[in-house]
Amino acid sequence: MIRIAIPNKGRLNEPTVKLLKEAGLPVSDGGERKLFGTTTDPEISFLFARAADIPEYVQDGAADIGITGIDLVSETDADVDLMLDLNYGKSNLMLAVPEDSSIESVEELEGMKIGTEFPNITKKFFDSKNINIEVIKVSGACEMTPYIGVADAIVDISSSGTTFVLNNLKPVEKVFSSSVYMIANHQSAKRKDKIHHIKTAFESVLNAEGKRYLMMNVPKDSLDEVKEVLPGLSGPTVMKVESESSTLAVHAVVDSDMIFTTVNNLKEVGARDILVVPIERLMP
Ligand SMILES: Nc1ncnc2c1ncn2[C@@H]1O[C@H](COP(=O)(O)OP(=O)(O)OP(=O)(O)O)[C@@H](O)[C@H]1O
Ligand SMILES: O=P(O)(O)OC[C@H]1O[C@H](OP(=O)(O)OP(=O)(O)O)[C@H](O)[C@@H]1O
Ligand SMILES: [Mg+2]
Repeated sequence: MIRIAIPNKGRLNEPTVKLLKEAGLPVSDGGERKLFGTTTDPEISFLFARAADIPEYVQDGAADIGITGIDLVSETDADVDLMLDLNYGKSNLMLAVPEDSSIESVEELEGMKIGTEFPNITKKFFDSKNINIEVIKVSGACEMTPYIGVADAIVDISSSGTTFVLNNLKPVEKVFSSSVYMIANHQSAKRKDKIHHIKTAFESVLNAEGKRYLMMNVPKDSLDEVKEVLPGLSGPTVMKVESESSTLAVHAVVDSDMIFTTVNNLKEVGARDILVVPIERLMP
C-alpha cells in the first residue's frame, strides 16, 4: 500500500489534483472534510493534509509520498527524499522593505527585525551572510508588519509581485526559489516498485507539457519537404495509407508554440487532413 499526502486546500490543491488525474491517478472521495481518498489503483491511497504539514508527515512515515512546496520542506527541515521537481506552484521568498526606506542591501539590515512566515529559512539566509537579525514569526499578512512597527523588513512569498506593489514594498534580494516537489519517506524511497512507477507517471505528464501531436496525410512525393518543415522532437513516424498507394500518413510531436507556423508550412508543401491533438503523457 502506498499513501500519497496531497494539499487538502489552498492554492496547491487544484493543480495537484489536476496533475494526478493526468498521471492516471484521479483522486476520488475528496472534498473538504474527508481525510483519505482513493484512486483507480487499489494499492494507492491519498491523505489530505495542509501543505505545510506534508513534509513532516512524509518524514515520519504517515505517508510514503508527499506533494508540496519545496519552501515548506526546507522550512520544516524535514528529512525526506526529493524525488522530482513538479514545476508548478512557483514562487520566490523575497526580502523586502518599505519603498521609502533607505535600505538597499541585505548588509544594512544588521541588528534589525524581520517579519516572516518562514523563520528557519530566513535565519539561515542571514546566518550564511553573518548578519545578525531578529526574526519575528507571523502566520499570515506578513506584508503589514513593517507598517505597524513590528518589523523593519519582511521575507515573504511573492509570485506576481502584486502584494508588494499594493503594500509599497520594494524587493531587496531573493532568499529562496520554490516550486512543488514530489517527496518521499526515506524507507519508502528505497523501494523500487510503485513509488518509481508514480514518479515515472508524473515525469510523463511533465514531458507532455507544451507539446501537441500532429497527424496528416502527405503525398509520397512531398515527404522530404514535409520532413523539412517539421521541427523535430522525435520522428516523424511515417506509415502507408492502405487505400491510397500514393499517400503516406505522417505523425509527429511538436512544441505547441510552433504549431501555428508548422501547420501553415505543412499545407504549403502539400500536407492534407492535418489533425492537432493534445498529449496527456509522453514516455520516452
Ligand atoms: N502566490 C503565492 N502565495 C503563496 N503561496 C504560494 C504562491 N504561489 C505558490 N505558493 C506556494 O504554495 C504553498 C503554500 O500553500 P498553502 O496552501 O500553505 O497556502 P495558501 O494557498 O496561501 O493557503 P492559506 O490560505 O493557508 O495561506 C507554498 O509552497 C508556496 O510556495
Ligand atoms: O506576489 P503575489 O502574487 O501577490 O502573491 C504573494 C502573496 O500571496 C500570499 O498571500 P496569501 O493570499 O496566501 O495570504 P497569507 O499571507 O495570509 O497566506 C503570500 O503570502 C503573499 O502575500
Ligand atoms: Mg498563504
